[in-house]
Amino acid sequence: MKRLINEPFREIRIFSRDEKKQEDQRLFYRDKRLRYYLGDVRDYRSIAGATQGVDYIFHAAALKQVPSCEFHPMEAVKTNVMGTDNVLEAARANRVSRVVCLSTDKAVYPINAMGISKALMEKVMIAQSRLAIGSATVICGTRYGNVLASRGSVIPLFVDQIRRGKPLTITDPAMTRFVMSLGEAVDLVLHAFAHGHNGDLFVQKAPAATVETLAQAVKDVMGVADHPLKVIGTRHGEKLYETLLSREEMAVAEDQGAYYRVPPDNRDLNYAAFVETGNAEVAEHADFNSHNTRILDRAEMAETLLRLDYIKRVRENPADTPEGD
Ligand SMILES: O=c1ccn([C@@H]2O[C@H](COP(=O)(O)OP(=O)(O)O[C@H]3O[C@H](CO)[C@@H](O)[C@H](O)[C@H]3O)[C@@H](O)[C@H]2O)c(=O)[nH]1
Repeated sequence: MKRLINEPFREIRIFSRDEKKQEDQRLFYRDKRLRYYLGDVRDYRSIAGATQGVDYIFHAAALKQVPSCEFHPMEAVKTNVMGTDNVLEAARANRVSRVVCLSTDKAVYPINAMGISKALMEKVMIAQSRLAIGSATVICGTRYGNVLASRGSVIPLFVDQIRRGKPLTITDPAMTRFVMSLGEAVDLVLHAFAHGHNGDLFVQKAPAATVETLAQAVKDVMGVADHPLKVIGTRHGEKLYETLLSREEMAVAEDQGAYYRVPPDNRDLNYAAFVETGNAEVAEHADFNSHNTRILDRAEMAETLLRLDYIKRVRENPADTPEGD
């Protein structure tokens, strides 16, 4: 949000169903360019109204918690899949010029309802982008890894455990996750915004770390190197590692330096082309996952943490345990 405010937009509309969060933001930013729209992506009319006269959409509305989606998969379908279809229908109807949809590494080879619903969201995005070809609208997407110190994530939890004198709970010491800062996540979205064509998907070539390295690095930056760790085992719906691009996507990905761009498969609806023509190149590629990317060691992870605003705040104020960004 802070970064978007720094962009030269004439007006910024914030569309969400969370009245309280909107009020908090309004009081915090006090920026006249911000307009708050109460609505729900599940309701086409509300999103169609809010996107009238809009130039760009950053579509981040989602149910993103693994356990809640696991218990209520149809809620994930309604928000993540049907909600996205509504946003993109409205965008095309209102001739919005660019839309960036936010997805997650959990959508690749998904095993939980959240990831499965996001995978289907990506398919909706590609199908809608195909309809947008030749129109006023460009629809593209990004996939994120874990955003460090985001609200509800493991870093604020570790900080809280240290502050309470409790052991740090580690699921599986060897589990890896891609790591990116909030700033890098925004950069990725702005890169997609500036360079995306219809159906493109962008990912950052993010490094990764094991959960054990992450816990040790949090202890280091908090100055409690001897704090105990406790292994609790893998949680429901969790994978040992995450994948940002599948083997099939790597075979067609364009290397853009810090990013990969995956163009859409724009074969037409000619059935034969899907079943009779293969791609021999696929076999030559590996997927891009959090086990085979660059793995940060403890010192590198600590350096990365020290650059985060969240960690700076925590270190400056030992009495405070902020929620996360
Ligand atoms: O007490 C705990 C809690 C978590 N972990 C581990 O820490 C890592 C990160 O966990 P967490 O911060 O809860 O994130 P994820 O479960 O990986 O999911 C986050 O990252 C996704 C991107 O991969 C987003 O889509 C999700 O919304 C977001 O919750 C995982 O390996 C967990 O196993 C622990 O070791 N101990």
